[in-house]
Amino acid sequence: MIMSARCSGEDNQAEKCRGLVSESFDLAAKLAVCNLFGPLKRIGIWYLRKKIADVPKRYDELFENVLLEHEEKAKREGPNIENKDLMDILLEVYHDENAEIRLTRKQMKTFFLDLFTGGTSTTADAILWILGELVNHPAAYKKLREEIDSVVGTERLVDEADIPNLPYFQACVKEAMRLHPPVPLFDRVCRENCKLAGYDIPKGITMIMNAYSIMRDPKIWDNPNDFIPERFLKEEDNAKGQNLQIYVPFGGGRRMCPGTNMSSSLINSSVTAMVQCFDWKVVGGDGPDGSKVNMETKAGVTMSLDKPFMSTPVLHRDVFSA
Ligand code: HEM
Repeated sequence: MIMSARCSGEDNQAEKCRGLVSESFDLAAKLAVCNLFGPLKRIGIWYLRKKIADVPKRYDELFENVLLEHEEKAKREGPNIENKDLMDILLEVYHDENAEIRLTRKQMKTFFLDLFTGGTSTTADAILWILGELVNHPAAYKKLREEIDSVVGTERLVDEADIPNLPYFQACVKEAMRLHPPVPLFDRVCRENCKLAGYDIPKGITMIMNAYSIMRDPKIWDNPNDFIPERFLKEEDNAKGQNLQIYVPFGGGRRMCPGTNMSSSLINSSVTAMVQCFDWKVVGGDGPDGSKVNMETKAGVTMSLDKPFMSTPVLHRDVFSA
């Protein structure tokens, strides 16, 4: 997606990157557990030292290869490369001696590392959770399809400009993200001694925010464990959905997820197209006839479905060739 498909080794690079992303999440989870043991965390870090050194080195090699492939392509094709991707554009700035801001190779690699670790599995997980909830709630699925048909018609796919006119769709996305935040925990280091909910928190302490619990707190949400998109159509709950103290799938404050808009536009285009065009026949799922998506969560630092979401898409409407 980001470094488009024109590099020769693209599939291989993407596969390597996916593997590395999941290894680094695994490592991050282990390091987070080590942190719980205070000064004894050093033992855990010592135990993980090989991985701690190895993962960044492998990322560096991977991105160096991708950079080299893009540089070779730029040499071959000259300044007028067709369909430039983000990496091509950054490389132009990198090689431009007159550029206002000079980029280093390390900065470019770090930027892509952020995009990959922050932006790939999170968005994919969100799409699966949203579609899973919709498939498991056929009445919501039907209502959403009717909304799309009435606003967009049956001749074209939904585009970004339609989203403000699809309140039920927005409510479904919000509700699924409330129940299944792909990043359920995030942290902050306290810069000063402070008091929080009656507890004294010393400076330097790492605080973990539990977005999952906050967004299922029965003191805040009625029937907190149920998928009820309609709640976000009510003024009171819709206001809760804009309140960054209680609705936090993307975190909040100055370290809030910078990829919110990008992931929303991916979620919007993919989920609406999947609902507009297909019915989903779940294979080997839950329930007496195996037709429900199993919504159990896999353990890890990000929140993914534990069991694969296996289903056959059955064409409902061929909007693509309309
Ligand atoms: C559904 C998809 C996504 C979810 C649920 C999500 C969620 C989050 C959360 C909860 C945080 C921590 C925020 C905080 O500490 O307050 C975060 C940080 C971050 N996200 Fe996302 N994210 C998503 C997609 C993306 C995308 C598409 C990108 C980039 C293309 C991205 C890049 C980042 C980065 C770089 C950070 C660290 C920001 C910082 O520390 O200043 N995320 N994300």
